[in-house]
Amino acid sequence: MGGSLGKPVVLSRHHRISPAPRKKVPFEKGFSQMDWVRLTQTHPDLAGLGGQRPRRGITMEEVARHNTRDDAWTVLRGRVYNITHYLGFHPGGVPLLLKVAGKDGTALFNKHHAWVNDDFLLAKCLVGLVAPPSTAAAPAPGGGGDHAAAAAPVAAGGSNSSSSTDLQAAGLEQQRQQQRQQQEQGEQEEEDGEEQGAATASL
Ligand code: HEM
Repeated sequence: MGGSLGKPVVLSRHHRISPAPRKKVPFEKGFSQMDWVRLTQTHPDLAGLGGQRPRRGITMEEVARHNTRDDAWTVLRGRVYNITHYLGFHPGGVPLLLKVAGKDGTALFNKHHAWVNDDFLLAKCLVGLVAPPSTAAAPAPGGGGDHAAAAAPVAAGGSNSSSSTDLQAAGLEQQRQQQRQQQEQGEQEEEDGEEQGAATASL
């Protein structure tokens, strides 16, 4: 492709097509996407679960409390991720990623790069599933502290070595497929003109 090096493609003396400007931030040494993938394989607890399993029923109130550089959660298609450790690795820069800290980041994520495979990149950062809006406001049985009250464990009776598997068994796959289909339909309309090919296939 003529425009892959960022130079204008000269069609004739009077017509030039410039590639869309990239907003990628140059990574600091040790913060490439490969470095991140390596970290996901070696860091004991990127999600900050401290040995707990990913949970279901995490409220947006709880997500909203994790909105700082040192403690950042976000929600992508119903999944709650602890992105604290990923911040420095984000090719779009820390400030942009911090915009979705403590919030549902799905719309902004899709707006900038719906092609990015967050399931893969953030698999080890999964905190759990966000509560559906209807149940999010429901009072937790038994009272207790506000932190864990509304969040039920994701899996009941599973083996304690397979938290992610438990999540999938809990119907997550179905939910993801539906969301993917919707997302793909949306992308077709939204992404026209964007460079979809240069995806994370290289990651
Ligand atoms: C946890 C969520 C996110 C993940 C895992 C993520 C991951 C990535 C990855 C892998 C790239 C490189 C894409 C490529 O080379 O094609 C990227 C680039 C980028 N991201 Fe994100 N991102 C996230 C959220 C966001 C948000 C919320 C924003 C905006 C508010 C954003 C803005 C950008 C921008 C502007 C780029 C540079 C795109 C370009 O090359 O022009 N990202 N991100």
